Formats: sequence, C-alpha cells, structure tokens
Amino acid sequence: MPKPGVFDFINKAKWDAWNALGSLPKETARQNYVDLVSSLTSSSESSTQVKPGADRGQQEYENLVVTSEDGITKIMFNRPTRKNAISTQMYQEIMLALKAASKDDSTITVVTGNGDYYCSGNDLANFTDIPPGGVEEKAKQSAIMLRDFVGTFIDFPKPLVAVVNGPAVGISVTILGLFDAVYASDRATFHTPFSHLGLSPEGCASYTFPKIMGPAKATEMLIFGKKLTAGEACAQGLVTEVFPDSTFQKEVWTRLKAYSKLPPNSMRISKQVIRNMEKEKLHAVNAEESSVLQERWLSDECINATMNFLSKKAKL
Ligand SMILES: CCCC/C=C/CC(=O)SCCNC(=O)CCNC(=O)[C@H](O)C(C)(C)COP(=O)(O)OP(=O)(O)OC[C@H]1O[C@@H](n2cnc3c(N)ncnc32)[C@H](O)[C@@H]1OP(=O)(O)O
Repeated sequence: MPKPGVFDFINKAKWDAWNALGSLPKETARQNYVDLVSSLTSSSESSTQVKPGADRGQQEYENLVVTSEDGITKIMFNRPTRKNAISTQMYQEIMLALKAASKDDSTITVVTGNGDYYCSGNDLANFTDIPPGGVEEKAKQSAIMLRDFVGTFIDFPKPLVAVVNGPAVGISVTILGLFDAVYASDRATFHTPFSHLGLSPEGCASYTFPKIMGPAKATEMLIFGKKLTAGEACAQGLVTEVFPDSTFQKEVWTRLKAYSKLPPNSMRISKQVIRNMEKEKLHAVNAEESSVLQERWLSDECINATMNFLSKKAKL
C-alpha cells in the first residue's frame, strides 16, 4: 500500500514496521508473532511491559517504555540518543499512554526518562516536517497538538509524579507545574530557554510558575532562561524533594511503592478537590499560550534559532 502521510501517525508507524520486515515470508512473520505473544503470556503477571506486537489490547509505543507494577504505571521517555527530545510521534504516544493510565487499575502514574537526560524538550526537528499547506499549516497543527498534549496533563485524574532523573528542558519543565509531585536527582537541572529560541512559555507555566515561585523568580526562568539546579528548583517549590543521584532510584521507588498502597479512590478524590477549581483557568491559559506560540513559530527569531541549532551552530 502507499506510504501514509506524515501526520497519519498510527498508520505511518504500522507501515514503517511492516516495511522494516522487508521480504519476510508471511508464515515466518506469523510464527514470530505467535512466539512473541507466547513469551508475553508466560512472563510474570505482576509486571507487564508493553511491547510492540503484544496482543493484549494494549498500545504499542516506539518512543516510550510503559510498565505497570505494584500499582504504579511508569511512562518512560525512551529516545536516549536524542536526550529524550519529544518528536511529533512521541507527543501522540505520551497522550495515548496517559489516557490508558487514567483508565488502568494502577493508583499512581509516574513519568521519567531513560538515559542521562529526563528530557530535552520539544524536538527541534519537528518543524522541518512541513505539510503541503506550508509553514502556516504546520504552525496551526502544532498549536492544536500542543493544546491537546497539555490538556491531557490538566485533565489527568490520578496522582501524577515526575521522577526527574537528569536535566530537563523546555516543555518537559513547564508541564511539571501540572504534576502532583516532582522528585529530582541532584544531577537534574531545569531550563526553559524560550527567549533564546524566539519562543514564549507553554505548558500553563505562564500561570503555574508565578503561582508556584512568585512572579520575579518565574521571570528569571521563563523570560531570561535561567537554568536552575535541582536544589534551587526545590527551594522555589517546583520540585518536591531532591535525592543524591547515587541513591535516587532506590529511595524514590521505595517511597512511591508505599504511596501506591494508599486507598486509590481517596487519592483521586483528594486530587480533584485540590485541582478542579483551577481546571477551567488552566484550559484557558493553555489555549492562549498555544495560540501565541502559533505566531511565534512563524517569527524570524524562532526560525533563525531553530535553524542555528539544526545546523549545529548553537546549543543551549
Ligand atoms: C508542538 C509543541 C511545541 C512545544 C514547544 C516546546 C518548547 C521547548 O521545549 S523549547 C526547548 C527545546 N529544546 C532545546 O532547545 C534543546 C536543544 N538541545 C541542546 O541544546 C543540546 O542537545 C542539549 C543541551 C540538550 C544536550 O547537549 P549534549 O549533552 O552536548 O548532547 P547533544 O547535543 O550531542 O545531543 C545528542 C543528540 O540529540 C540531539 N538533540 C538533543 N536535544 C534535541 C532537541 N530538543 N531537538 C532535536 N535534537 C535534539 C542533538 O542534536 C544530538 O544529535 P546529533 O548531533 O545528531 O547526535
């Protein structure tokens, strides 16, 4: 069949997966599939990793590893060679994973990163993939995707915890204001270089950051692009607690496993009580930020900064 268009993410991923098999005979493909499913059903019942091809009614992910164990669904960014930069497909996958986690039987959902980075933010190559409608159409589609992406965090119904294993940049920092707890390694840093990129804040940070840390500190981060250490981010209320990197994983997961045994309905309802009054406001902020960014993406400031990065002339 002809290759689906770039924005037909699911069919394109399927097409690429089939294409990668080359001239594999149908019978061999069938047998491989049966072997894979058999190996999955015989694996431990308490721990399930979602793998491509698993016939369990679960989603397949190319850029995430999603596991469910001990009442915790863990969504791990998995593009370590790109510092977990969020590609267009990855935005879609994160939304799908969060929607699935909101309905599964876990009590807590955790987001973390694989490798030395938590996440380097938006993949700057996303803007090189221009649809037939041109750059205006691209900016419009990106604004819609951004609004949906951030909206999924605003509406997430269960306790949502970020386990920040390393540096975090851009949108991976701003959405932390929508998490219920943020645990960070002392190796982590928090950086929103929007002005350097000709951009403006997203992820509701224009509202949550001044509220969390006060307008003056929010200005330093969101306008002047000041990079915070984990300790500074904790002092300013963006991070719940910082752990030494050497014991980070052990300490955080021990704690999360204990929290996951708390009554799930009570935790959900407490989150609703804490957050629901703000939801309408957050959706309005999200819509406004996305619409402002739609314009910014077309500005010379933004186009030049993106081209400088992609042509290896600039890094953060
Ligand atoms: C539709 C929604 C839009 C929402 C808008 C969001 C706004 C943001 O998120 S703004 C933030 C955007 N992010 C950045 O500007 C970070 C750019 N990256 C860097 O400055 C550096 O890569 C970084 C400091 C993160 C790491 O530096 P190093 O430790 O020196 O590693 P490398 O630069 O060698 O990285 C390895 C490899 O990954 C590529 N990479 C990393 N981050 C990104 C990214 N965000 N987008 C695209 N590519 C990225 C990097 O280019 C390297 O590639 P190769 O050179 O091909 O190996």
